[in-house]
Amino acid sequence: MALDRIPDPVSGRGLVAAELVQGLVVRNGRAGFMLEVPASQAATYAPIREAAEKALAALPGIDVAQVVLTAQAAEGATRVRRGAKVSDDPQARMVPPPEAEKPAHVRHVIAVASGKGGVGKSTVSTNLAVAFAQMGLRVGLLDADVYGPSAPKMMGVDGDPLFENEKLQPLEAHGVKLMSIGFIVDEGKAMIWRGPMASSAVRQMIHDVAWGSEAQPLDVLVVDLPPGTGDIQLTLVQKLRIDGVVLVTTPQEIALIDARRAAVMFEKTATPILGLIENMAFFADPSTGAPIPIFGEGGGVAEAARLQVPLLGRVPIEMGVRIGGDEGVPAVIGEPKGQAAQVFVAAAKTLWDAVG
Ligand SMILES: Nc1ncnc2c1ncn2[C@@H]1O[C@H](COP(=O)(O)OP(=O)(O)OP(=O)(O)O)[C@@H](O)[C@H]1O
Repeated sequence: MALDRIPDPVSGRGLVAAELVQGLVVRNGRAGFMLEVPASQAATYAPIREAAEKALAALPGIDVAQVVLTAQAAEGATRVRRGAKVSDDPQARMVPPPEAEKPAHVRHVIAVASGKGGVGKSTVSTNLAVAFAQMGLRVGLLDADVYGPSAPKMMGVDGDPLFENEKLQPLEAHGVKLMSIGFIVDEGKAMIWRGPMASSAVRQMIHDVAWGSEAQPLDVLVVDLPPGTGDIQLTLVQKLRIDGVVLVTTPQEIALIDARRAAVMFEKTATPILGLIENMAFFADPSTGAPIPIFGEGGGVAEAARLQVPLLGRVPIEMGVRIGGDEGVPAVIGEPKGQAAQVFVAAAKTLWDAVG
């Protein structure tokens, strides 16, 4: 087959014979697969990925070809490996800060972080939360982005949470329990909050909310962290016992530098990094479907390899994702057949395998 005519630079065998081709799909004029390579060799394989994509695209009947380079973390890496449970991970066994606690009746906490604002952290958080709910899990979403709470809008809910039995009752949307500072103060006012005030508001949203009950604990709480690596983020990772964090970046250099800074913060607080999501990875040409790398190419893949964490997915720029965010219907519900939605669903499954 065409792919076997491309030699693996390491073994010298064809790509298929070298077992580098994973999940090959050929459907409706589209063809694609994942080229799974060792993390340390991701850069070596970048030209191979391109050659494989061209070879697929040249096949009769194929209009669109896409090959995604995914890096396996090296043996002995300290982060969570594909298929490994957090509890198997040496980094996870490092002692978290002594004051770190889980909210009552919450089994797992997954935080979503970015170094830079506007890379799609809230879009990823909301879609992951809804994808978890679609898997039948009991899910909460804590919008801890006190400087720009966007989850209420993206989930299509507004209102005042009730205070009952000394706890705030989260609002609910698309099968997800939701709490956001946006329910409590105007978006504009939240923006001017400063360190201690913001930190105490976040602590309250973690511990004074009825996320679950003895009989019905939450399976997973997704926490949308504020962008960056300031005081509030540090307070959160110190006070909240987080099973692991998902880093969101675009392929752009500036976002990657900031993502790296965030990764260092998580390393210092012994918070395992579950993987990286490259958002706005490309835009599919409307007439040909060919990926147009608007924010650059390969950055997220290379960064996941550098950090030795799984690449959880490459989310394309899709109009439906933006509209879904504006209209309060996340893409996994509004555009479930879209490529972006499918990436979110697959990432949610990988994450649940890692922590669940
Ligand atoms: N894959 C995508 N395709 C199209 N639009 C997207 C995509 N990801 C995010 N967007 C849009 O980009 C904008 C910024 O996204 P979002 O609010 O999720 O970023 P953020 O990182 O949470 O920002 P901030 O940190 O400033 O809160 C939103 O309008 C959102 O709908």
